[in-house]
Amino acid sequence: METDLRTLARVKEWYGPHSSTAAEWPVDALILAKGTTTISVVLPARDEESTVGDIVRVIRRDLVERAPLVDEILVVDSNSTDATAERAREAGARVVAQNAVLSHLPPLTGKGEALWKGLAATTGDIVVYIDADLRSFGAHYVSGLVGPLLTNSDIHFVKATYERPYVGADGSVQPGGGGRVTELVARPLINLFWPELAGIAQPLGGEYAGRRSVLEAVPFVTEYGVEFGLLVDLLELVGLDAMAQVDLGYRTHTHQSMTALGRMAGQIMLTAWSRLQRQGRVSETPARTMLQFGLEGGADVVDLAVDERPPLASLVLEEDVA
Ligand SMILES: O=c1ccn([C@@H]2O[C@H](COP(=O)(O)OP(=O)(O)O)[C@@H](O)[C@H]2O)c(=O)[nH]1
Ligand SMILES: O=C(O)[C@@H](COP(=O)(O)O)O[C@H]1O[C@H](CO)[C@@H](O)[C@H](O)[C@H]1O
Repeated sequence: METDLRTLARVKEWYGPHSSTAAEWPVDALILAKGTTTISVVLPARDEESTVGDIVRVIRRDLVERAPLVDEILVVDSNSTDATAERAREAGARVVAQNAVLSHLPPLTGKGEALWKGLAATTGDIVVYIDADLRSFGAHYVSGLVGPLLTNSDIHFVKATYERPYVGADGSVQPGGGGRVTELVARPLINLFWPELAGIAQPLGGEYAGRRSVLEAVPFVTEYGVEFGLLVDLLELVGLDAMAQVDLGYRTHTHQSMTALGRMAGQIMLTAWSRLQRQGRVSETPARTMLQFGLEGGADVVDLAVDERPPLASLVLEEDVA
């Protein structure tokens, strides 16, 4: 109990000075603070033809043409089967196919692979990750996230926080109903094993920004383990005081099914477990499959396994040596 109280005091001490809102980071002030710092926005996109174009258009209009804050917009086409790449190009993004980046390496899968390839395919000093399925995107998502990084050299990583309603297929809105895996899996795991991170309200949120030097120094877990893995690994690398969070207001996106989120939850649990093993806190190696039951009866064994890419900097070093 004593430790818990100490940790909670630590989180409370961190929360105030490291939390802000998007409105505190007006674009004109950021342009002045930017100087020669370059900024890349990376959107991982798998079958997001209906939303990716609008997001790219807003970034281009508001943060490239009207105010030169963003230097590069990259959409990572993550094995899409729809017109994601075309919609993104039409809107003005550079598009790379996930498997075409560092193609001499055997391809891995999922969102974490898309983000790591996006880091490798861009050059910005600051990298901003924005999901491509957002329905509530505004330019303040990007300006809010880069604000602390452009104005405070002690900050290396910024996570978004927001209200996350669940929007049903019929358009019904359930306030606070979104972020199901965040609330049911990620935040409990964080509070049990990494309570220093408990002040980060949306640990799985897909909008965040970091200094390239730091993002290239940590591994990227594949699939949907990437956000959880980054938080734990960055806590170890740079510490809580190098992290900040910015309230972007409101986030709506395309929701996945409970079956898909069940797999996501399993991937995040395996990611957490792998970090506990690395930290010598658990020893057993868990199974990596799960039996899932379909709505129409029947059952499938699904593979929850996540892989991970090494820190990009280590790869570049090896290649230099080679
Ligand atoms: O293999 C994948 C899975 C997801 N994504 C992208 O990552 C973001 C978040 O994924 P998703 O919407 O599936 O997760 P959710 O937000 O529902 O948790 C979206 O832009 C997806 O298109 C991706 O690039 N590759
Ligand atoms: O936060 C969550 O619980 C999940 C699911 O959100 P919803 O319950 O569909 O609003 O969404 C996030 O989780 C993924 C895994 O970390 C991220 O990759 C997504 O960007 C994020 O939307």
